[in-house]
This record gives sequence, structure tokens and C-alpha cells, in this order.
Amino acid sequence: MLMTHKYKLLALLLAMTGLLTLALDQGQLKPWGDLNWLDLVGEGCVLLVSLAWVYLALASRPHGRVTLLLFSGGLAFFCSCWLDFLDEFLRYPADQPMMSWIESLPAPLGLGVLTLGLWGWHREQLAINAQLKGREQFFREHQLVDPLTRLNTQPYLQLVLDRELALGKPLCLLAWDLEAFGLFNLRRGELAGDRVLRELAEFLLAGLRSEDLLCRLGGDRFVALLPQTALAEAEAIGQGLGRQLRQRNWLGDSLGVRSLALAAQPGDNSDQLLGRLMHRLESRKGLGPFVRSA
Ligand SMILES: Nc1nc2c(ncn2[C@@H]2O[C@H](COP(=O)(O)OP(=O)(O)OP(=O)(O)O)[C@@H](O)[C@H]2O)c(=O)[nH]1
Repeated sequence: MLMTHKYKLLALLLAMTGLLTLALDQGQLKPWGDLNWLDLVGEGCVLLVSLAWVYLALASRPHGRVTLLLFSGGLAFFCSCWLDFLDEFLRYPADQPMMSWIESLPAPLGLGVLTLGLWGWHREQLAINAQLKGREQFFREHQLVDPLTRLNTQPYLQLVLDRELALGKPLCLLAWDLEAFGLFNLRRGELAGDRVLRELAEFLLAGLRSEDLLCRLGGDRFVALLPQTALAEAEAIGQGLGRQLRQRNWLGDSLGVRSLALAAQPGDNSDQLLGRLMHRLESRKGLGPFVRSA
């Protein structure tokens, strides 16, 4: 990510060398004995922190207005800190206040712009949180995310399931299993297989309700947890999605999807419930898919 911002990094380097040249031109080196080491360490730390802000903003963000605000604000603040630091080594003539202005002005300006950028980042995060609602529910633990589909994985589903079952809330699971996916991979290649998995994840996510939690259970299986849902309602949701799936050409003409709904029973834990679901899915093999693309 950092190298996509090479022009911003270049601007930072230019600002640094420009200010260094200006400071050396305007000031005179202090004698070694006049250096205040405590100030030097303090100013040095602030300088490093300001540099870390710029680095973190650039390393974690793509191009865009918010990134530009964060970078410009961070850069202005960094310039102030840089001159403050150089100040410790240089003495400027008392009758030339220019260096003191250049040193003082960018800091408040930069912090203002940086705050605007953080506000933009906050609004962006709210939008992303809303988008993530169907992918994560109560825990944010990103080792539990499948790198291909960005859906949560089985351990995460079990955490949420155990929590819901312990509360005694009624719920259903809705599962999808690609039929003959291994063969599809062999014929069309793994990359085409990956694309189908990603498309299916996006499709299911878009079709489920915001309170449902969709996870990938490894390989070609997806399971959604439908809280406060009766079996008939879960089956209707599954059938509705199945009808829409038939129109999707990315499924390919050789690929089908089995789908199954299952209600939690009183006293179930996540192992028992998922075990029953997998057993029922397995026993459907060979009976033909619920959904086959047109
Ligand atoms: N492209 C791709 N394939 C995967 C991925 N993970 C698992 N697979 C493949 O998914 C297939 C799953 O095999 P099975 O569970 O036997 O399923 P199937 O081939 O659809 O067979 P049936 O379910 O019996 O119809 C295997 O061939 C795996 O190699 C992945 O991330 N990407």
C-alpha cells in the first residue's frame, strides 16, 4: 500500500530537505555545549510520532480525499516538528522572525486538517461497519476471517452459535453446498473455482437479511445463522435465493448448489447442531441439487 503513495512520500522528502536547507541557510550551528539534551530527546520523540502518523495513514489507506486530508495534515504537523527539532541545533537571528512563523504556523493548521481527515475516516468506518453487519456479529477477530471470501469461518460461527444457543433463542441454519465442485476445478481451473466461491458469497450476503450471519465452512460449503427464525421461514428464504441463483451465469452450466435448512432443538450445542446439518447435507449427495443454473 505504501508504494502506491510514492508521490506523497516524495513530497515529504522534498519538504524535509527544503526545510533543512532553509534552516541551515538562516541559522547558525549552536556550540556543542549549548545543546539541551532533554529538549532534544523530547522534540525527537514528537518528530518520530508525527512521522508515524503519516506512515500509518499512508500504509493503511488507498488514494482518496480522506487520505489526502490525513496526509496533508500530518505533513504540515511533521514540518513544524521537524523545524522544532532542527531548532535544537541552530540559532536564528533575533531580528528575523520568519523561521519562528514557519515553525509555528503549520502545527495548528495541520492538526485542523488532520482532524477533518479523521472525521472523514470515522464516517467511512461507519459505512464499512454497516456493510460488515452480515459478515460479523458480536466478535471482531480477524484470524477468524476466510481470506478468499472475507466471510467468517467455522470457529467464528461456533462462537456465535454457542452464545445464541446458551441464551435459548430460536434459530435456524441455512446451508449451501456446491455440487461436483472438485470436477469444476479440474475442468475450469482453481481460479475460476475461486471466482465462483467469491460470487456465491457476495450473492448470498446480498440476499440474506442484515441480522443473519453468513460463514464459509471451508471448501465449497456456506452456512448462514438465521436468528429468531422458524424453519418454514428459513426454508422460504432458501428457496427464494435458490430461484435467483438459477439466473446466475457465473455458476456455470456444470455446477449445482444443494441447499438445506435446519432448526436448532432445545439443548443443542454448536457441535451437535452443525454435526446434524453436515450429516443431512451429506445424505443429500446423489439426490441432485436443489438449484442448478440454467
Ligand atoms: N477453487 C477452490 N477450490 C476449493 C477451495 N477449497 C476447497 N476447494 C475444492 O472444493 C472441493 C470440495 O470437495 P468435495 O467436498 O468433495 O465437494 P464436491 O467436489 O463438490 O463433491 P460433492 O459435494 O460430493 O458434489 C475440492 O475439490 C477442493 O479442492 C478453494 O478455496 N478454491
